[in-house]
Amino acid sequence: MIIAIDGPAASGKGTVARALARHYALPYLDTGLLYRAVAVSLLDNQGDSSRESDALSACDFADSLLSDSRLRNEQTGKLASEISVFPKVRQALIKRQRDFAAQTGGAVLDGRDIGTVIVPDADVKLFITASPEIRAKRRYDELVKNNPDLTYDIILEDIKSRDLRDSSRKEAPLKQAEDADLLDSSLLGIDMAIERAVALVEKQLKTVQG
Ligand SMILES: Nc1ncnc2c1ncn2[C@@H]1O[C@H](COP(=O)(O)OP(=O)(O)OP(=O)(O)O)[C@@H](O)[C@H]1O
Ligand SMILES: Nc1ccn([C@@H]2O[C@H](COP(=O)(O)O)[C@@H](O)[C@H]2O)c(=O)n1
Repeated sequence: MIIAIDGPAASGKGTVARALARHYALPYLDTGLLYRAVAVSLLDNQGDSSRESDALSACDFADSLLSDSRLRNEQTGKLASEISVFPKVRQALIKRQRDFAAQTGGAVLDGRDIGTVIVPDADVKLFITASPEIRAKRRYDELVKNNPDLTYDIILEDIKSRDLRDSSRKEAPLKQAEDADLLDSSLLGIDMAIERAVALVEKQLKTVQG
């Protein structure tokens, strides 16, 4: 079974995707990490983020970069969003994501274009969202422990500009697939959001199995 989960930054899609992966004993891939790794690799190469050719060279990163702590910070998220507009960068990362999805038994993947581009024939598709203000609060609470200079307003601004860039780009924009169920977690705690997600997966599986 392949479960495709999409949604905007800090919507809680990773939290739900990890829980579904545990629930159904499936491997999980956070595809945002791949774009974040390209961003950090670009910085390490002293590349120019406005040049597609520099960003493409940065796609050739070592797997060990995926566990680099720099991937988690907000500047990296912003740079990842900037380089993810380049068609050649998206193309360079497709095979890795599709190979992961195609493994025996299936997988859970989350990102921006999983249900629309990477695995459009996924068995289950969810689009997870929450208001920008709620997402900013959650991300602020998560990051402020390691970065006391961070402010809620900076995070909210970043989230809004990332939403706009991710959903308005030409190549594989962030959008809900027509056959995805919407899960708005704005007013849900983590446990309730996971419970709703499991219910939606079960509903979609019943529809597929007739
Ligand atoms: N329903 C929820 N209620 C409260 N907090 C939540 C909820 N879902 C997730 N969170 C928290 O919000 C933060 C962002 O969640 P998460 O990392 O799952 O989002 P994401 O969509 O995968 O983010 P990104 O793709 O931008 O990395 C985390 O600190 C997580 O613990
Ligand atoms: N399938 C995807 C996943 C991510 N992106 C871009 O990467 C940025 C960082 O992603 P996070 O999920 O870690 O926040 C994101 O803002 C997207 O621009 C993507 O394009 N496609």
